[in-house]
Amino acid sequence: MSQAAERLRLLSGHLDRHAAVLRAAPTSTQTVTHSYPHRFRYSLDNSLLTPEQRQFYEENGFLLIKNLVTEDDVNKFRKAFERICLKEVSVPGLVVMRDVAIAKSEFVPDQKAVSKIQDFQEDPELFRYCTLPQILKYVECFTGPNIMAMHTMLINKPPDAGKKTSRHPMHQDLHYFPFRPVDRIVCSWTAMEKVTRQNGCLVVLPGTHHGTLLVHDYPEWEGGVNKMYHGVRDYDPNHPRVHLEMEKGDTVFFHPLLIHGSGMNQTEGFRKAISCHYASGDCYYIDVKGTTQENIANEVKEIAERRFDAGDISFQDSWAFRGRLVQARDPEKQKLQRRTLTAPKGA
Ligand SMILES: CCCCCCCCCCCCCC(=O)SCCNC(=O)CCNC(=O)[C@H](O)C(C)(C)COP(=O)(O)OP(=O)(O)OC[C@H]1O[C@@H](n2cnc3c(N)ncnc32)[C@H](O)[C@@H]1OP(=O)(O)O
Ligand SMILES: Nc1ncnc2c1ncn2[C@@H]1O[C@H](COP(=O)(O)OP(=O)(O)OP(=O)(O)O)[C@@H](O)[C@H]1O
Ligand SMILES: O=C(O)CCC(=O)C(=O)O
Ligand SMILES: [Fe+2]
Ligand SMILES: [Mg+2]
Repeated sequence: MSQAAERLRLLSGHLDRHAAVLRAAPTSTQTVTHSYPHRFRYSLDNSLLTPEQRQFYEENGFLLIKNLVTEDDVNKFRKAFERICLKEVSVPGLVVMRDVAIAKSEFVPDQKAVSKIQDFQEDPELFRYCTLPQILKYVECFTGPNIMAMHTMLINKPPDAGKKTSRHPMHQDLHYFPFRPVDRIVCSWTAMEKVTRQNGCLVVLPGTHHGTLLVHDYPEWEGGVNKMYHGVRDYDPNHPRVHLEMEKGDTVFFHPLLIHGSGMNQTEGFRKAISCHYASGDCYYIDVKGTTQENIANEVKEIAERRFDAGDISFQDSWAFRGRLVQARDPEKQKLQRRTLTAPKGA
């Protein structure tokens, strides 16, 4: 067995112990229909949301819940992040990103230069965020009772280095996801400190989740753009924008088609937030070939193959590695089926 094949085998064996992943796509996704009660499309019947909250999500594509994560938990997540930055712990599969402006400068003040970590599913303390009961209660209103944590991030938006690279262009998260149905996916994003327009809070275009997935590409920004920070090519610049200013522990849940971004961090501090994208365990993978997602699929594939030194990792596989089951109505009866891994070249 080649070295690459062996790595992939170890990796998938490792993951077998952890969780099931989304089912493979039905052969024809066209034939899959999902019917929703006429009035509600984006949320499921539940006893948690008030009628006003449910209606708000249906209309706007996001819902802000104040003070959902305790100060104590947020402090623990900050500590866990700090230990990763200080290299006191090393977490398998973790991706550490530096801001493009800082990465290219000569002076890199070590731990301070980290702008984002992704894929912390193997860090027990940080991953605890994705399993917090008070978060899952809300998530269930959108995904249903079988819940996969598909993507994890801790964003440490740096003070802008003067090139506006700390901005995150307006985008729809669905651009990155080869699974559906879209309405059974939701993001939770928790402020780890007070976030304001000044330090680059989230900016959303309410109601844009009613639209379709738009073409995304790198924005033409003079100061440079961070790797994979694609933005929506054309969105209505006159669409009303809402700046989501939040207190530490406040959490916003939002739909993967909601157009959002974040502005420059014009303060001296690093603006921190922790987030997880959840999907129903009943979701399935789709092939994005020939769709607007092909550009990001190729980038992810390239990075994944480099990272694992493996020959052929599909876009879907790169997601199957990361997904973790966090809640199931009846785990024993879960039919979640591992997606078959593509055999690496030369295996
Ligand atoms: C499994 C794979 C992951 C898939 C992720 C799915 C995303 C899903 C998201 C879901 C929704 C969320 C939406 C989202 O969040 S989208 C954002 C998600 N972004 C990523 O996942 C990026 C992951 N990062 C990496 O792969 C590496 O850190 C990169 C490749 C960026 C650097 O690699 P490495 O650390 O090894 O660096 P190096 O020292 O060898 O430098 C190599 C070159 O790269 C330059 N450089 C350095 N930093 C950056 C930067 N930030 N932007 C641009 N370029 C950068 C550097 O100057 C040098 O250039 P040059 O001097 O040669 O010209
Ligand atoms: N030229 C641009 N093209 C595309 N998106 C942009 C552009 N400028 C800003 N954005 C995006 O708009 C959102 C808000 O960013 P920005 O930092 O400009 O905040 P702002 O709301 O305009 O506040 P301020 O007036 O304080 O600058 C972010 O998602 C940012 O990435
Ligand atoms: O700046 C932020 O925290 C938002 C980032 C974001 O939307 C994303 O990574 O998908
Ligand atoms: Fe996003
Ligand atoms: Mg502006």
